Parts: sequence; structure tokens; C-alpha cells
Amino acid sequence: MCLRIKFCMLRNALKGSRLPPSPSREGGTAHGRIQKRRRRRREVKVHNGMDVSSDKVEKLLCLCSLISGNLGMTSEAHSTYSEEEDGDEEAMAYYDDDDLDAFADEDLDCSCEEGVLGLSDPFGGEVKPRILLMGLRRSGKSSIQKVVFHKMSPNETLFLESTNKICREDVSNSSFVSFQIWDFPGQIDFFDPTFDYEMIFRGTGALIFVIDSQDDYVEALSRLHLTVTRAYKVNPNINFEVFIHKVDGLSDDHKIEKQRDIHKRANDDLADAALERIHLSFYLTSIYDHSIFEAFSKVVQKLIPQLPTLENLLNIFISNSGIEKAFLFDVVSKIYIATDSSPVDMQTYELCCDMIDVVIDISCIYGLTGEEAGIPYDKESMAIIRLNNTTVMYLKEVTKFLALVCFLREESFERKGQRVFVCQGHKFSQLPGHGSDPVACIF
Ligand SMILES: Nc1nc2c(ncn2[C@@H]2O[C@H](COP(=O)(O)OP(=O)(O)OP(=O)(O)O)[C@@H](O)[C@H]2O)c(=O)[nH]1
Repeated sequence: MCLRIKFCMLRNALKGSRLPPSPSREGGTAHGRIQKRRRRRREVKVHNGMDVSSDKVEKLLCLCSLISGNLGMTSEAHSTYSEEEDGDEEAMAYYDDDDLDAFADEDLDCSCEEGVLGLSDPFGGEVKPRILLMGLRRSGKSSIQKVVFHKMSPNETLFLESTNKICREDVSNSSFVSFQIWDFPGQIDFFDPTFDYEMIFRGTGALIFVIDSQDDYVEALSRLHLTVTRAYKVNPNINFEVFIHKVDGLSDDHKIEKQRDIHKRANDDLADAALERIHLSFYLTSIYDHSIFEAFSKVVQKLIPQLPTLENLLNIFISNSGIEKAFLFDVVSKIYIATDSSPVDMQTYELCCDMIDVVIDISCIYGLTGEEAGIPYDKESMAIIRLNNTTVMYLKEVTKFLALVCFLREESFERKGQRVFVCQGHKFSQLPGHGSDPVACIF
């Protein structure tokens, strides 16, 4: 199926009509205000769309695809898998709000254990890394999971009920983004003999401890200490990630102050227990902006064994292409799984998320014909957006769930005389009429 963003329609849509609410655009007052402010800050113009694709981009895409493919899911491979295993192409229909729920429910294997105390060994043969969400009651654990992985609007989390069972969810968007999330009820009694915490921590890759920054955090810190020390004894390889959460209600100065205080107290507690070797990473997060997605990106990246290879590829890619910044994104969760070594700022990250939203929304509205319904993102998907500060953004599909998003200066953005290559499975093939030299590629 050929799916291409229709740029004239995109331009019209951006100028005149209102885009339908995408999961990340709709939302609560705080989130809505942030989004509105951000939209005012910049004027998004759409480049005169053409089939532009540099051979360097294609080379990188192919390599990324290969790395991904070695893990079992290239675009093609995944399509086959979906058809054979699921028999349901509509699994990709997460792009519109109604279908989103269907996607989330159908594709995410979400189950809740019958209470903490009744947990038997559910991990027979489990190989996916496990991410645990822990913290006091009402700290925001379930909200984080729902907003990041179910595209729930932040305001809807106000109506979430308290979790009283361990909820497990399989997230398998791509070979890179493939793990289990365990959402724990607020209070877990480590001393309860029927709660087998050793078995839980043994297979854990990351433990996210959520602290409500708008609340008194003394109890949360002692709980963090207890949890971390217990987990470390069982499995010293766990990454300990502390989300200082709900910072949307705090001023910038207050945020920094809270982070410094929590950081100091948590590390002092570890030093007092002679456990300085335990490393805690801290993040300021809120479900009302992109900070939660950025923090989750960093947590997930640490669990990707191929991360150094991907980063190297992106570094080589930008050093040879005039591109200033490149990200590899999981389009479903908007987690970026790798970027080059230059620093990431929040605004750049937000722009990438917005671009993914625009591409998917416009594809859904204008890119599908009747018989193609259901797959608004495929190997033909690409988009170019010119911002009003002479920066060009470029998005290209890598695999069914991955996108390469790049930033480059307008002057580096050449559209003429380029050879166009497409990545077909594991091979480059050259499109007729676009230059004569084949691209060298090592498989
Ligand atoms: N202001 C603000 N509120 C948030 C944020 N994240 C979650 N909340 C709110 O915090 C409340 C509790 O959220 P939950 O996700 O149910 O908390 P939980 O940690 O899963 O709670 P338990 O299931 O009882 O352990 C809800 O009203 C959410 O709307 C945030 O980033 N900012």
C-alpha cells in the first residue's frame, strides 16, 4: 500500500481547518495551555512536498532496519508477523482516538494479578526486560502508564481508581521497545511472607520509583530506600530511576530545589547504609507535558543492548549529512530509542512528538483510501516540515513502528539532483531515473 502524506492537504489543514484532537494534543487545562502556548510560539510551514530522500538517510534507515531486523522485526518481517499471528491489520489503528482504545486493549497484553498476596510465579520462560512502577499511593504510577502507553488524556487520569493488584502489561511496539511494565499498588508489604519480592526483582531491568513532588515526601523517601536496598540485594543490575512527579504545579526554581533536596536525602540515606554504590537517576516529570515521555525514553534506552551501535550510527550519519540532530522514535509511544551524542533539549523533543502526531493525523484523514483503511504509517511514510526559524524537520519511516526524525538547516536541505533509494527488506534497490551509482552497503 502506498501511503504518502499529501502535502497540499497538509498545508491547508494546518492553515485552515482544525486538526482532530490527537491523544497528546487534547487534554487537561494545564496540558492544553502548554500546548496552545507552544503552538503560538512557532509557525509551522510545510515544505513544498516532493519525493525527497537522500541516499544517506536511506543507508541509515537500512542499517537501523537491519539492526531491528536481526531482532526479528523489520517493517516487512513485522507485517508478515502481524498478518500471520494476529490476522488483524487494524492493530495499527491506534491513530485515531476511538481506535486507539481498541489498539491499546487488543495489542497490549494487560493483566492484573489477583492481589499481591496471591502472586504465583508468572514468569515461566519470560525474556522481556521488566520495568516496575512503584511508589506511594496516589503518586501517579497508573497515570504515567496510561498516558504513555494507552494515550490516555492527562485529565482522564483524575478518574483512575486506586490500584489494588499488580497490573502487568506487555509493550511490544518494536524489537527495541519490547518489555513488560508492572504497576504496583501503593503500599507493598515486603515483610509479608506471601509476597515473593525476590522472584519479582530477579527479572527486573528498571525500577521506577514515583515520588509526588506536590506532597510531603518524607515517607516516600524512606519507602524508596527500603525498596531500593531490597531490590539491590536481590539483583544489583537493576537500574534505579526516581521520577520526581507532578512538577507541573511547581515554579522552575521550586523544581530545582525539590530535585536537589530529594537527591541529597536519598543519597544520604544510602551513604548511611554504606550503599553508596547504588546509583539513583532522577527525573522531573509530569503527565501534562512531554517530560514524562522524555524520562521514559531514557529509562527504556538503558534497556536496549544495541543502544551504543544505534548512537554510533546516528553520530556517523549526522557528521556526514549536514543534519544537526537525529532521533530514532517509536511512533506508538513517542519514546525516542536513540539519538546522536549532541544534547537533547525539551523543545526539540516536543517538536518531534508534534511532527509524529501531525504525520499520523494527516495520514489518517487524507492518506488512506477506502480499501487501505487501517494503516496510516508504512514504509512510504515521510514528511518534511519547515519551521519559521530556517530549520527543516524530516521524518522517514524505518520500520512499521520506528521513525527517523532529523533537524537540519534550510541551506543544507537539498532537494535537487539526489538519488532516491528505497529499502526493500534487507536490500537497497535503486529507483529508475534517479542516478546511476549503486550505494555501497555492508550486510
Ligand atoms: N498535577 C498532576 N497530577 C497528576 C500527575 N500524574 C498523576 N496525577 C494525578 O494523581 C492522582 C493519582 O494518580 P494515580 O495514577 O491513580 O496514582 P497511583 O500511584 O497509581 O495510585 P495507587 O493506584 O493508589 O497506588 C490522579 O488524580 C492523577 O490525575 C501529574 O503529572 N501532575
